[in-house]
Amino acid sequence: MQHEAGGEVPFRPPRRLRRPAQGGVIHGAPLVCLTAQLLQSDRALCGSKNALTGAYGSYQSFACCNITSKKRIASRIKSSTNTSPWFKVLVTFNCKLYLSLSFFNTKATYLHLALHVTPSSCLRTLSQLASMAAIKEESDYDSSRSSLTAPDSRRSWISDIGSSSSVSVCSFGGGDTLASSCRYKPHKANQAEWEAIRRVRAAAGGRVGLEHFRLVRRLGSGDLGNVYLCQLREPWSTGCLYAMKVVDKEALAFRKKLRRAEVERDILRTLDHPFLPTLYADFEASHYACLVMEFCPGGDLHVARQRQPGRRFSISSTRFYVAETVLALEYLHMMGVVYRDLKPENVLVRGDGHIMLSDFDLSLKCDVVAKLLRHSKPAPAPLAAASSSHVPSCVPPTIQPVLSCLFNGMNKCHAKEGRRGANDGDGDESEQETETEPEVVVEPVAARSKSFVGTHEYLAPEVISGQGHGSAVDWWTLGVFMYEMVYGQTPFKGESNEKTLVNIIKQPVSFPRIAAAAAASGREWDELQRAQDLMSQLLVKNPKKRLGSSMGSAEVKKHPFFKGVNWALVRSVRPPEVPPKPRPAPTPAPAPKKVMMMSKKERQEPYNYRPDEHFEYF
Ligand SMILES: Nc1ncnc2c1ncn2[C@@H]1O[C@H](COP(=O)(O)OP(=O)(O)OP(=O)(O)O)[C@@H](O)[C@H]1O
Repeated sequence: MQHEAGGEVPFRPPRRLRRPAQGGVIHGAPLVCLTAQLLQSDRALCGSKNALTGAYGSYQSFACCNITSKKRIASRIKSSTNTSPWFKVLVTFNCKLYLSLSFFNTKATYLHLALHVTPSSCLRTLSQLASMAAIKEESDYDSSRSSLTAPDSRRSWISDIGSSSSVSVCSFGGGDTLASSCRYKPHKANQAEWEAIRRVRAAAGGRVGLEHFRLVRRLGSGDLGNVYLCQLREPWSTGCLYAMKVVDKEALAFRKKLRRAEVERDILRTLDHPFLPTLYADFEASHYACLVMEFCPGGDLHVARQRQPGRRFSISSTRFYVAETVLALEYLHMMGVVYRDLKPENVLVRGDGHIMLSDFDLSLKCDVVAKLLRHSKPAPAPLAAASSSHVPSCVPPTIQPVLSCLFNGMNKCHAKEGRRGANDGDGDESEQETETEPEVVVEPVAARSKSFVGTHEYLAPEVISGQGHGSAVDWWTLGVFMYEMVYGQTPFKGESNEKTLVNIIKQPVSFPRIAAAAAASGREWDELQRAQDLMSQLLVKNPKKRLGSSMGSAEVKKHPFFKGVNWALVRSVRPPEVPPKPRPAPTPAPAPKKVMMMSKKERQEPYNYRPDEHFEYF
């Protein structure tokens, strides 16, 4: 019996995605043989019969085989079933191809079909379904689409990762990819952590894997997986601590979030910036994917804020953290990454007290093209005033995509120095400068995504309205972030998530009086005024009018709030707080090498997915 369209049918996932049954993987078999075998079998696996009878309203599982061409599979299935199944390759690993096949019945209800390419089959089921199915086009679907309904308001989430920008997608490949992905990190090249990894890699024939690490304790868990503090097993490397993010690919594939993990890994591989994570290695162990990153012993800024008087950061601390965040966002944008998940929880404090943005699974990777902007009229007053107030960065770029702002800064710097010789005062130079000098901007302003992604209180209006968003969302979230740092609360928080969203769309930004009065002491009062002005310009609802939306970070950096900030030297400034040095965990007595994985019994236990809880396999 089919369930009614629109009626809520409880979704009962397969208790655990199992690997193909004994003899299930048909090595080297051409698909035609495969389909023949499938057709001979009466037994449909994993609930596909149930799907047919309507017991499950929504169902998804995987087809698995060792044939790597999805087109070929599609055409074969088409010839067998006389229809075009709409399918999506979810992931390839262990030399197998995992597909998701989906059909719609006449009432437009999803009937995802479980298809394990094993001697057991569901192809007959597939044929029957196909006869009553309205086939949906592949392009309408994205495997990352999710039906989350009530996410925790402080938790990041995504409802649809579909985007018009080119999001890089590649499957998790097995084995260590250190050599290919993590070699060129000039900013961190001299770190002891790198050296230790290099030595281990050299000793292990170029490969780093889970067996080389000892997990010390769990640092935290998120939507995708757990993060562990770990050390290399070699006794000489005890001082080197790493954070290892471990995700269960099977569980993620089942939850349709594998792509998020892939995007995060791909982005991490490209990063090389003092305020962004260094990826030392990434590898797979069984069905786990592991990312070995820089460990931040200082916790996150959300926790750090709770320790501050009045649970708010002072203006000078806020300026420090916001300035470093601006530099990190600037770099990300130049690399074609829209971060989309800025919030204090994702800003970690490194051992030296400087920040590191973390958690890139909601980020958007897109193409970015340098633009040359020529100004025919002076910049708006506050910005013009600001541009005269500091010396721009003179640091040349160290990696390829970082083209513009820094070069631009260099030009300006030279130009300004030249003028300084003639006239030491700031005067009106900046206005002339904006008029005469072209600005090169590398900001992914053209990126467009319609994903509903982020954390409720941090969502930008254009994300909520679904009109498509680009890099301007990061400047909005910077405004919310700054507001929370200064006032200890976000600007649009309502009694419920829905109310929060309404407030974001409709309510103008206002600043609490009490906090303002508490901070009203001479210089801090002036600085608070400038902070409020910056926040107001970042929290402009129209993304086109928002500060940073057209000229990127260059606009933001010129704001008077940052007066006196030497952007090139921010990384050398003494941070407001430096966390105590973590003590390396004592090295345990040598034990037989054991890769931490689930026992056979654990693996065979039903997979019980509860969306509100973190999964823990370690
Ligand atoms: N490099 C690190 N150093 C120290 N702690 C870390 C590090 N990376 C992550 N953590 C801790 O692990 C927690 C989970 O990490 P992360 O946010 O990256 O996971 P996630 O699964 O992507 O989470 P989310 O649900 O936010 O997407 C963080 O809140 C943080 O406390």
